[in-house]
Amino acid sequence: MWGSLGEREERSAAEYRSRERRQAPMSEVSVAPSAAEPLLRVRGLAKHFPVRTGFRGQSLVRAVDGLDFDVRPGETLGLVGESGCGKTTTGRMLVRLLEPTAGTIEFEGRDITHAGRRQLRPLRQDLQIIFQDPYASLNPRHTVGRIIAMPLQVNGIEPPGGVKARVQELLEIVGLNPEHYNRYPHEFSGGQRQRIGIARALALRPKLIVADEPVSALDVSIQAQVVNLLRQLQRDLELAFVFIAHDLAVVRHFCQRVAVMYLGKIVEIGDRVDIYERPQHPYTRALLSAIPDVTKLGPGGRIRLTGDVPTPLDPPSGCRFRTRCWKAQEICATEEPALVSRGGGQAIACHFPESGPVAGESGGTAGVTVEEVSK
Ligand SMILES: Nc1ncnc2c1ncn2[C@@H]1O[C@H](COP(=O)(O)OP(=O)(O)OP(=O)(O)O)[C@@H](O)[C@H]1O
Repeated sequence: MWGSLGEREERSAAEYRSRERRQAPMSEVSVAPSAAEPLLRVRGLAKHFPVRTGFRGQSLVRAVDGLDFDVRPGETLGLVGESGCGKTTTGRMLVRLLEPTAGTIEFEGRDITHAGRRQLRPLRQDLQIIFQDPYASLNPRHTVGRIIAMPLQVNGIEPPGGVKARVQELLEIVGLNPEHYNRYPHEFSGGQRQRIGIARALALRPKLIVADEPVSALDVSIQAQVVNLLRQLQRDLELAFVFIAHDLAVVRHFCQRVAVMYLGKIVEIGDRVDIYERPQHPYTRALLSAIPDVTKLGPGGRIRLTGDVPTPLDPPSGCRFRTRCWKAQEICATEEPALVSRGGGQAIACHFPESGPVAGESGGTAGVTVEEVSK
């Protein structure tokens, strides 16, 4: 299912990359930061939305509540978690479509947290976003040529061979027929429309793309094709990605590092292998056990989390996951665990970390069912 791209796409992407290098004027070629230096550095990032409650009352939705993470050049970081945990809000802050309430965002060492419109202009070239819904994110009245050319025109960029040639080249890179330049979005399938969105994101040769659930609106068979395309582009163009998804199976195929979010916080972040094979946080373990084909969880069972995620208007004290955690005890309500370094990443210093089998364990307080499953 996750096979390689078609020959034409592979060739196109490789040609694009070499052409990009030849064509880029010297002034546009920025010095790549050293491998040790993050492209993106996020510290204490928070977004609290004020909302009306009751009669003249106001409260804060703590959608994102203090995130720390880095993304290195060419790296893919997956941001996963259940619906409502703050993934989209995070992604929109990273590309500055939303103003953060607190914290800092640095891109290549520059603080862009509160960058104004003028400062954002060059940044828009380096930082792009692909939206979840290919149906809603393309203007139905514009041809694909115009849609893909838009970022070039808005930024006043005249590619060496002209805009049309550039757009056709981008269409080819994403595996679409360059002859379809004058067609409208409704003439394309869902997967093809997402390819158009990807071509638009690539138009300015970004260094980092925030992909917000880029395949979740697509049929499963098409999802694989689009993820393979992104993977190929990531390798060939050395792009960094923040890949937002609730589907851990997709993230496993695409991301080198993974951050697991719960109620506006990261509970565990680390290399893919650590997260998928040696999860330490009970929530990570529960999410992983929901993947139907997971085979490398070690001993244990399937964990079915029940009950709703608590409201971000009034998150639980201490560990936010405690109201659904089968291991929770008194200390979890009073002491918030911190993220601590672990191998290539960080895990939350859970008071009762995952270390062995969970099947058959009893105790805990919350709405969780631990089922034995045969391996
Ligand atoms: N403009 C807003 N005003 C008030 N609350 C908001 C606003 N935008 C998002 N929220 C709330 O912030 C929380 C996080 O939302 P967000 O969309 O970031 O989550 P998510 O993890 O991306 O979810 P999904 O996977 O469903 O898109 C949710 O409780 C949501 O209702």
